[in-house]
Amino acid sequence: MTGGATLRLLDKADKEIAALDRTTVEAVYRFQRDFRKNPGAGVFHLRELRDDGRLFSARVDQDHRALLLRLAADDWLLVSVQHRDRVKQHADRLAYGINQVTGAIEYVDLQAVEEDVRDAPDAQQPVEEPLFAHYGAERLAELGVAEPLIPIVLKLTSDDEVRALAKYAPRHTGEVLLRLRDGYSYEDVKEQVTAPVAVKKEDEFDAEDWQSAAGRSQAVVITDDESLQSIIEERDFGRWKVFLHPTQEKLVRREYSGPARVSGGPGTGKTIVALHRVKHLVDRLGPGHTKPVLLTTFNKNLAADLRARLLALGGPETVARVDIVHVDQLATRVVREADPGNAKRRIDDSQALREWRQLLVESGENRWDAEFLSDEWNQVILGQAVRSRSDYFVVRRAGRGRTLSRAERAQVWQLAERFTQRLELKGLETHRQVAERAARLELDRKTKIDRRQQQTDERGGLANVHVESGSGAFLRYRYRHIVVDEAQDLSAAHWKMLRAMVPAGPNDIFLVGDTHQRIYDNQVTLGSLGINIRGRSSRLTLSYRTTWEILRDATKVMDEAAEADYDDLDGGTDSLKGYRSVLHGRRPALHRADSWDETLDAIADQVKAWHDIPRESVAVCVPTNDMASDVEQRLARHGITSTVMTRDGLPRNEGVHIGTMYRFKGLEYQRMIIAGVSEGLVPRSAVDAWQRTDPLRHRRELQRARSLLFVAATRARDALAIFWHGEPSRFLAPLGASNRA
Ligand SMILES: Nc1ncnc2c1ncn2[C@@H]1O[C@H](COP(=O)(O)OP(=O)(O)OP(=O)(O)O)[C@@H](O)[C@H]1O
Repeated sequence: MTGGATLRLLDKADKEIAALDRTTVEAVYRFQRDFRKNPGAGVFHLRELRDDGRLFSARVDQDHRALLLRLAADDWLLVSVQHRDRVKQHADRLAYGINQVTGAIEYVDLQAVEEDVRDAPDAQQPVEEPLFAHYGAERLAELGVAEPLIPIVLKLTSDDEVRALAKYAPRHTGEVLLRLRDGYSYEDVKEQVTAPVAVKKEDEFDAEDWQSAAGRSQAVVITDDESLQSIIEERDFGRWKVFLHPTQEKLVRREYSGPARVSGGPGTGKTIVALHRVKHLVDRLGPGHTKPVLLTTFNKNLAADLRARLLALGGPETVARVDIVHVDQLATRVVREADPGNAKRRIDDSQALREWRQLLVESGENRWDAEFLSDEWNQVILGQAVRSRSDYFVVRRAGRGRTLSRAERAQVWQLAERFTQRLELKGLETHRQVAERAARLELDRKTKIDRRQQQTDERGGLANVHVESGSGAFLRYRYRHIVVDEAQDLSAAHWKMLRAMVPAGPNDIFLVGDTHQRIYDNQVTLGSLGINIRGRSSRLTLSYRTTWEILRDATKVMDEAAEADYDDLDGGTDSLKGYRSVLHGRRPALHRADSWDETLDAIADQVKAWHDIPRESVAVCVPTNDMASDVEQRLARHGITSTVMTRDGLPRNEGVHIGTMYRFKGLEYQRMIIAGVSEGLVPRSAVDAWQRTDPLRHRRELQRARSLLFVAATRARDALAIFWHGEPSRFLAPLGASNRA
């Protein structure tokens, strides 16, 4: 054999390599480089371990051997790197094959599994009832459990043994067993874990076609000298770039006939999928210097994060073809383009609410409260683009709770006019106003483009068109593809603008989001905004971020709320069904304090106790800005550096990160503290005032407060500590928080 070869790496082999000593890891880097050039080189002592022509060993250094599956003549899959003595002693215990359910290649070192299971803490205990025996071998195989492991699986008796096995087992086997252990029924596991990755009946596969099987496996082609190195060196940070879960992979590569939506609980990799999707779309573009792909999200910090991650994933060539901008900035750009002299200052919803309050105080108006008016203005007047008093008299106010008489509508309209005049005079403009204007401008632009296109078609091509300046002849749609992250928080105006920016057609809009994490009051029905996602919606369920224990408690916070309260962005409902994690850790800790002052010291103590990780990996989340300042000051008193997050992100990435719950959207930390989770603060006391006067609004506000806590809790990777003082928040009741403790 001479000439080059394809070398792939199977998921989990990277972890095994990363655990080797430095010298051996360096030897593996050299090995992959040389092996790709010429697998037949004598230095490798390539040796067939079975006589099926599939499993081979190759020399990495004096003591180590690479184990490789030969997929085709010049196509190899690296499955393990082991000490040569182990290979010699246990070669007959290496099992490999194509899983009959998932169609993916699996490799298991049965010796390593047995040793680890035997060493599991509980394995020494007297034998209890085996956990999975009652399913029987056949049914476990039907779930896709790796067949060589089934005899061991049938004997497992404790959680520690299950986890020990999951560490070495093929990924899907681990997912199935852990889910069964979580108490889910056989049928549920089949539906939620197996079905999404099973090869469909109609797509029968050739059990001997190992190259196609590699395409269904979590395996990555090692393309250059750096690629293996970056997987190994960047550890968990680097893995998302190469090892997509099969359910994620499918969404990235699928051909969609129109707009598509991906939902899923926190940490299921929606952002990762969005990033890979962008790369996939860019890879299919012809060469060019334009930016035909838009990647957008809710705020500035998240957009900056997307840019950094896309750069890590696709390099500067990918980023060069993508416009990465947060949605309000995009709207601002559109409005500026139409009105370059506009120098108004942008304000957000909370600043606008303050303006409403001042307006009411200054005008001595006490029939209406500022929050109601602000919502009415945002959701009805701006949200539905109501331009005149007569339109306002007839507009539908669905979902707004209390009804308004004609006389009341006249009052509200008058106040809304005064409010806009006030903003005008002060040189202010809300993001919602800008979004609404941008949507209108983009719709006009789209109408011009379509009209011109129609004329061109009618006249038989561009050559015959008489070009009028400003008529739209030079206009083009701004983008070919739009990808949206954090979709649950975009408003109707944002969607209208985005819809008008891309021609309707295959792969036009791809959006990811989770309505359980909606923390701004923007409920939309995409279908009515021209974005038809019917039949193109999918859900991710496996969390890569949070441990099972954190996820379970966070989900309990949501459980209390009726499932039906969470929409699917299109008039239906969404759920967290099947949401799971294969990571394990400690249960979130609940701490009661007598006062906020006492909590502040307790926070400092908790941060000190977490001295084993960098301060930047710890975050403290609180309900209000004032409380964030309190935490910063108290930590400083304890000699702990910290940084408070602002609307524009972190002033500096130094020390513990502190912020209000809103600021943590889309972020993640190794360990989190959520403090001040007390009645009156979470939800804030004003919310209950709606209970009698506007029950619908009351319900919405509670839902939003619940979602905020849910978002905050699910930012934690492996540890979460929750503090309250006074009465614990009602949302903590399902977690067992009470003052009687
Ligand atoms: N296939 C994967 N392999 C390894 N890590 C992954 C994979 N998919 C996601 N992750 C990791 O899981 C974490 C969460 O991913 P991501 O931020 O995409 O989730 P999300 O669904 O967008 O979360 P949220 O809704 O909470 O914002 C990240 O640290 C990411 O790197």
